Amino acid sequence: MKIVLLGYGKMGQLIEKFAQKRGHEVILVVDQHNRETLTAQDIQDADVAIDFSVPSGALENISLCFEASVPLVVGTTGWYDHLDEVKDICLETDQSLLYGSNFSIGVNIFFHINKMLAKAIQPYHQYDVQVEEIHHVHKLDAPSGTAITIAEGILNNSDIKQQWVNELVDDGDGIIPKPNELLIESLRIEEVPGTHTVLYSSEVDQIEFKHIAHNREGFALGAVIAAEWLQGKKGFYQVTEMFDFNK
Ligand SMILES: NC(=O)C1=CN([C@@H]2O[C@H](COP(=O)(O)OP(=O)(O)OC[C@H]3O[C@@H](n4cnc5c(N)ncnc54)[C@H](OP(=O)(O)O)[C@@H]3O)[C@@H](O)[C@H]2O)C=CC1
Ligand SMILES: O=C(O)C1=N[C@H](C(=O)O)C[C@H](O)C1
Repeated sequence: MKIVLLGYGKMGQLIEKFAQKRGHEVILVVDQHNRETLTAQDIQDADVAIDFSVPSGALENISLCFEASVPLVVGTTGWYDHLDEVKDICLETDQSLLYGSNFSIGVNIFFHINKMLAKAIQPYHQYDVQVEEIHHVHKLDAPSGTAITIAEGILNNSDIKQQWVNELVDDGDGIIPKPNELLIESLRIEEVPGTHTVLYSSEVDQIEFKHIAHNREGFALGAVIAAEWLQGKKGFYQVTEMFDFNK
């Protein structure tokens, strides 16, 4: 595949390494310095674009790829308030987009088990639940996209929780969630690549379900595999659609 990398920071550079290892060619890398002058024509020869940029840039990058009719994998988080409108445009204009809050296999297994766990605990109202995410201090968005996906998995399988609320712990906003609110606590600590925990607690015990990323390699390899998976497909996909854990 000929690949355009939209975003060439921690993730973009690692994705380039995995793409080359798998025999692909990175034909253009884009960061803040060349983004302003980038046109649809500059990217139209690509088989796929992979966006790991910044929350504030994701929508314009998506529009550019749609304009150039280049299939797009979006790993950037922090733009999910616009998911529905992007999906509509993608389908109306016959484009290809796959997005995911987390491309690692481990986290996608975690997403699957998280839903099963929520379903199993649903009848036992003595358990309260909260989500905790820890990331590096450079992260621009909170809560993490992964924590939002985890929260949605719980909300869709809970009689009690109806929406998530977020507390950035260092801000000390001291949110006390209402019974129908699912708290996502966000911590920012040095260079942590990404840790997510779901905690169920009752008066008599606690269940903790945790994923710890040791580095970013799982995310980067997953993004390249997602780009390969998207080849020849039209439509709007989530990374979870690449996996079938029920087989
Ligand atoms: N889905 C997943 O599995 C994962 C998702 N992510 C997400 O990916 C994103 C990037 O993470 P990370 O690589 O760590 O971040 P970095 O800050 O290391 O890199 C961001 C890159 O984007 C560039 N950039 C800034 N604005 C634009 C723009 N408008 N268009 C294109 N590029 C731009 C920056 O350029 P410059 O250096 O010039 O400022 C930089 O090269 C985040 O949203 C993060 O949450 C991260 C890991 C896994
Ligand atoms: O910004 C990051 O670093 C990460 N972002 C993604 C997210 O918001 O969930 C995925 C991973 O946790 C690392």
